[in-house]
Amino acid sequence: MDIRMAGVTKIFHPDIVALEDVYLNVKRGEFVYFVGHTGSGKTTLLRMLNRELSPSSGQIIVGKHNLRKMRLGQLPFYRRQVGVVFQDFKLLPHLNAAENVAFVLEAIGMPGRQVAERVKAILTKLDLWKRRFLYPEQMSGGEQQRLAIARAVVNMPSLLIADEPTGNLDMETAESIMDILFSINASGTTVLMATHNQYVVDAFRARVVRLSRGRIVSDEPRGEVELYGDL
Ligand SMILES: Nc1ncnc2c1ncn2[C@@H]1O[C@H](COP(=O)(O)OP(=O)(O)OP(=O)(O)O)[C@@H](O)[C@H]1O
Repeated sequence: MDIRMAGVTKIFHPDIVALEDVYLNVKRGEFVYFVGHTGSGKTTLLRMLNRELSPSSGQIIVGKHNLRKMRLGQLPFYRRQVGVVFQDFKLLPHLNAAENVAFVLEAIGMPGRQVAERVKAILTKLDLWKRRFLYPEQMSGGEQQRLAIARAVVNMPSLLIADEPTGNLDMETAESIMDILFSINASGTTVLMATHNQYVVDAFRARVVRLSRGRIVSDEPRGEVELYGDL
C-alpha cells in the first residue's frame, strides 16, 4: 500500500507537540527506517499509521484508506492489512507459540485446517516449528521476537510496522530478525521500522527518515547516516 502523509501534526494534551507538519510519501514495497533521538516522534508516527492514534491535523492516506475519515466499523478490515511488531513483543502469556499465531487467524474467522497450515508454514519459515508448544516465558528474547513477527505477518499484511524490533537483542539475533524483515519486504510487504540501532542501519541498507522534535529533518534514499553524529 502506498502511504501519503500531508501536513500531519499530533499534539498530546495539553500542549506536547509530538509531530509537526510532517509530509511523507512511501511507495508500496519500500523499506524505511525511522531514526532520531528519544522523543522525536517515531512511535507516534507509526501508531498513527496503525490508526491507534489520529492526527490533530493533516491527512494520512494508506492505500485507498483515508485514516482520518475511516469509520470505526472499517478499522478491523484495515488492521488486517497491517502487521505490527513492538519491542516488548506483546505476546499472550497463556498461549503457546503456535496458539499465539493461530489466534490472529481464528479472530478473522479462518477455518481450522487452513489456520493449522498457515501456522505451520510461518513457524517453519521463522525456524520456530520445533518450539511451537513452548509458552512465551520459556522462549529466549530472539525467539519471542521471531514469534511476534510470525504473528504480525501470518496474515500476509501489505504493511508491516516494527517499532524497535531489535531492541534488547544481541547483534547476532538482531541480524536474524533483520534478515526476516528484509525477506518479508522482498515478498512485497512495505516495512516501516523505528530504530536506534546504528549497526542495523549500516549493515542492512534502506531509506532512512530522520525525525527531530517531531519534524522530518532528513530523508536519505540509501541510508548512509550517522544516527546521532550531527546532533
Ligand atoms: N500518549 C501520550 N501522551 C502524551 N505525550 C505523549 C504520548 N505519547 C508520546 N508522547 C510524547 O510525544 C513525544 C514523541 O514521543 P514518541 O514516543 O513518538 O518518540 P520516539 O521518537 O518514539 O521516542 P523513543 O525513541 O524513546 O521511542 C514525546 O515528547 C512523548 O513524551
